[in-house]
Order: sequence, then C-alpha cells, then structure tokens
Amino acid sequence: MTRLRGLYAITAPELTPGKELLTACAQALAGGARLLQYRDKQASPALRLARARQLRELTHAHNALFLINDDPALALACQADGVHLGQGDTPLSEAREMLGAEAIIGITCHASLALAEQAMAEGADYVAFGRFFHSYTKPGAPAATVELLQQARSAIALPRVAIGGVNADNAPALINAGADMLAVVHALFGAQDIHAAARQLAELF
Ligand SMILES: Cc1ncc(COP(=O)(O)OP(=O)(O)O)c(N)n1
Ligand SMILES: Cc1ncsc1CCOP(=O)(O)O
Ligand SMILES: [Mg+2]
Repeated sequence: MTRLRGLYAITAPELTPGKELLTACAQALAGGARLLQYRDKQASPALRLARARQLRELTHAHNALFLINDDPALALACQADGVHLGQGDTPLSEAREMLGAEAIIGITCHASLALAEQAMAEGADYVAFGRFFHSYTKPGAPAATVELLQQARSAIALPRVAIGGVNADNAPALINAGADMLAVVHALFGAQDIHAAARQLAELF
C-alpha cells in the first residue's frame, strides 16, 4: 500500500486549545488519518518544538506519517517524516538539502498545473491543489476546481492532495477526480466527535 494515500489531518491548535491538541490528534489518528501535519502559525518556537516532539511520538504509535508545515528546521529537529512547503516558503531544493533524499516534501500548487509540473521536476514527493470549497481556516486561499484535479490525474505523476473546505459530503467528488489524499482541518478538528469525523473521511479510501 502506498504511503501517500488517505486522510491527511492538519492541526489547528486554535480549534483544540491548550493541551487538548494531543488528544485531538490522537482521536484523528485512531479514526484512520494516515498522515498528520503540524500547522501552527501562533505558538512560540519553544512550544512548537515541544508540540512537534509529542506529535512525532504519537504518529509513530499510530504508524502514521508526520509532516511539519512551513519549517524544515523544525522537521529536522523533531525527526518528522517531511515538510509541507507553500510557494512563499523555503525553496524545495534548500529543504531537500536539509532533510535528505528520504524526506517527504509536499508543495502547494494552488490551482496551477504549471506549478505542479515544476514541483515534480524539482523532486517533490506530492503536490497539493486547493482550496476546492469555502475554507474556514484559510478563506482567502486561491480557488481550484474539480476539473483541474481531473487534468492533474493524467498530467502529474505524483500523489495529489486536495485541500480547502473538504468534508465528508464533498470528499467523494475529489477522490473520484483523482485526489490521493484529502487534507482536512475544520471538518476534522472542528467536529464534535473528531474520531467519528476521521473515520467517516478515512473510510472513503
Ligand atoms: C497538504 C497541504 N496543502 C496545502 C497547504 C498550504 O500550504 P501554504 O500554501 O504554505 O499555506 P499555509 O498552510 O502555510 O498557510 C498545506 N499546509 N498543506
Ligand atoms: C492551509 C490551506 N491551504 C489552502 S486551504 C487551507 C486550509 C484548509 O483548512 P480547511 O479544511 O478548514 O478548509
Ligand atoms: Mg506555508
């Protein structure tokens, strides 16, 4: 079974305040998330390192992949499996040099096949398109269409992530259009029952 497939949970510490972050992530992983990304735009560097180390242990216990958003140095420090980079983040080549050939590096491509082709040529391990729907987490992210995902299926020979407003109702259309992973924040960590929400999304794969 390929490693880069399934539910990709992305943290939102503001939705799970204080020490509940670890519990919330444990519920998402127990519900079937195969990848977890630590995304935290607010905590101090020291708190981010402490949280990343805890989440690293937790993902090991669930045999899930662990990626860090934005920050290859933090990924290195906590021995994450990789990093997710946006177009304005550290260049892929620099992150690859820091983390090595085995690291998983994912790249945001918004709604652009050209960006995905570039990421592929530069050695990315997956590409991410979106946002596909209204996103509570990042409402201003550039919009992508399901048709783009269908085009990417034949044009981009890398695992493809769909992100942005993904929930259990709209997820099947994204999987049918060629999404290998569904990256979810609000429909997961904003749910009353995180475990049930994760299971519902994970069972679609
Ligand atoms: C899986 C995945 N896809 C896209 C993003 C967005 O990354 P980026 O464009 O760098 O935006 P921020 O997340 O940093 O606000 C992501 N984090 N993960
Ligand atoms: C980080 C990011 N990039 C594009 S949309 C998005 C947020 C996804 O969160 P949600 O699942 O709550 O829409
Ligand atoms: Mg980023």
